[in-house]
Amino acid sequence: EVQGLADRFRLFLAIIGCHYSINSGTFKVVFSHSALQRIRPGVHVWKLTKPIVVLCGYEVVKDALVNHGEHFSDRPPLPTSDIFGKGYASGSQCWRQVRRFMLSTLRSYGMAKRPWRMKSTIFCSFSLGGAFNPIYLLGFAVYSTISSIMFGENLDYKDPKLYGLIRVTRNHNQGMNSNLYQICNTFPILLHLPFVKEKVIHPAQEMKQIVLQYTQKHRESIDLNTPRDLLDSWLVKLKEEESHPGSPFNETGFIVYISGLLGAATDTTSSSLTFCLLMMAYFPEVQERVQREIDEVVEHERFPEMKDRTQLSYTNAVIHECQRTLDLAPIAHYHAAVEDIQFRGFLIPKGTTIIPFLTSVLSDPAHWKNPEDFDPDNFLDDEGQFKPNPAFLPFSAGPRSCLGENLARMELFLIISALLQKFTFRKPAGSKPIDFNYVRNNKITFLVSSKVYAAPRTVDSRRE
Ligand code: HEM
Repeated sequence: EVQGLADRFRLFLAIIGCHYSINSGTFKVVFSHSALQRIRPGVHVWKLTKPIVVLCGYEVVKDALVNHGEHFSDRPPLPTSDIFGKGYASGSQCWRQVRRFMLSTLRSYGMAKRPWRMKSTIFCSFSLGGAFNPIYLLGFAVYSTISSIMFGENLDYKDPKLYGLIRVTRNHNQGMNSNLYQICNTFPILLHLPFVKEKVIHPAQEMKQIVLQYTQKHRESIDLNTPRDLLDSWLVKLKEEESHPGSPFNETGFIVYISGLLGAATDTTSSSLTFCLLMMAYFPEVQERVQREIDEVVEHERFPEMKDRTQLSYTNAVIHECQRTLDLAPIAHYHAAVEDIQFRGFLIPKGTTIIPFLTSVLSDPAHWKNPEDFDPDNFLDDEGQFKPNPAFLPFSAGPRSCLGENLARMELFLIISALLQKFTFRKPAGSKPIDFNYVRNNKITFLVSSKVYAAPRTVDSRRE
């Protein structure tokens, strides 16, 4: 009910011209989920106080973000973030340089380059017995991975430092989605009120403190010729660029980018992992087939690795279908037109906010057989081999698509396949069958409040 009230409030804000308050909840108040899926593919112009363009259906979203990607690659200004300097998500034109740099450093230090091990403590925690919500344990795995890539730290799941990182990042992410932020983005004058400004900037300040602490430590031990992690690479870049005025690689920019990356990389992935495990508990026959496949392909003494993915077609299809059903970022991030552009019969003025409605792509009936159902066959050909589907765009598409897509896909594959190799997940006795309509409309509640049992798989149970 509280969520419903918040969604209605956001709709009210949207009607009075507060387009920052539009989120999937706002769409939900106006249309039911099934009505949402029937929204005609095309370009929809919402004339609130300022027109907003909503792109619907695979063909249109792809046309805008890929074929006309450069024209729609800007971001609208975001006053609450811009307090800290033009960041990665705001309309600053430096994004291209920073993005290229981030992608190459992620490649250098990402999971593909660091041997990644499922830490034994997470397995012990899964084995404790009793029904539990896996989002916290999976959060440890994700935060520990990103902290190793960014800060070179291999934090154990019991390390208080990891808890600190999780608390601060979650507060930061929750703040960004709060109603207060939306109101301030619409009426930035409110940011001149000291108590409002303090409330808005507090979570980002905490994040900044953590990044500054890591930076201080790195500066004390860095060898500029052999950077050890993503933060070291930034410090090397800052040194190289210090004589270039106007470079985006400066002291203020770097804190914003590092904090933004931390925020973007964590709860997105842990929510997706949690959803996969919950689906396995609700669809035991799918889980069984995944486990059979893993047992056939991967020797039981080792965990599945990326090289196994081509042989684990069904497992791969199931993970894709979980992501499609979860539809984690229904309206991606807002884009903005870089210049006046003629697009599909509309003249879209420079600066217009563009919303790529990813839900309409992930459930576009022209591309999915039964968009409303959970069906891994959506990603399998007649021989049972994995078959990519072009309308699978949970990470969006084009020059501003998700920067961490490869890392997130690796995490999903490695963690889910390792967990299913070692455990069977079951829903608590007496749970009702899953109601997708409820799940779609109450994703957060479903993710944080559903429970599962994890039964360890023995070698014998694997042979059965
Ligand atoms: C399952 C996990 C994830 C999902 C579903 C997801 C989804 C998305 C989506 C839909 C966007 C908006 C793209 C657009 O505006 O068109 C985005 C942007 C972004 N994501 Fe992710 N993401 C995930 C994980 C990650 C990870 C692991 C990282 C970092 C390592 C990351 C970093 C970013 C960044 C930096 C942006 C902004 C890109 C830009 O403005 O150019 N994301 N993500």
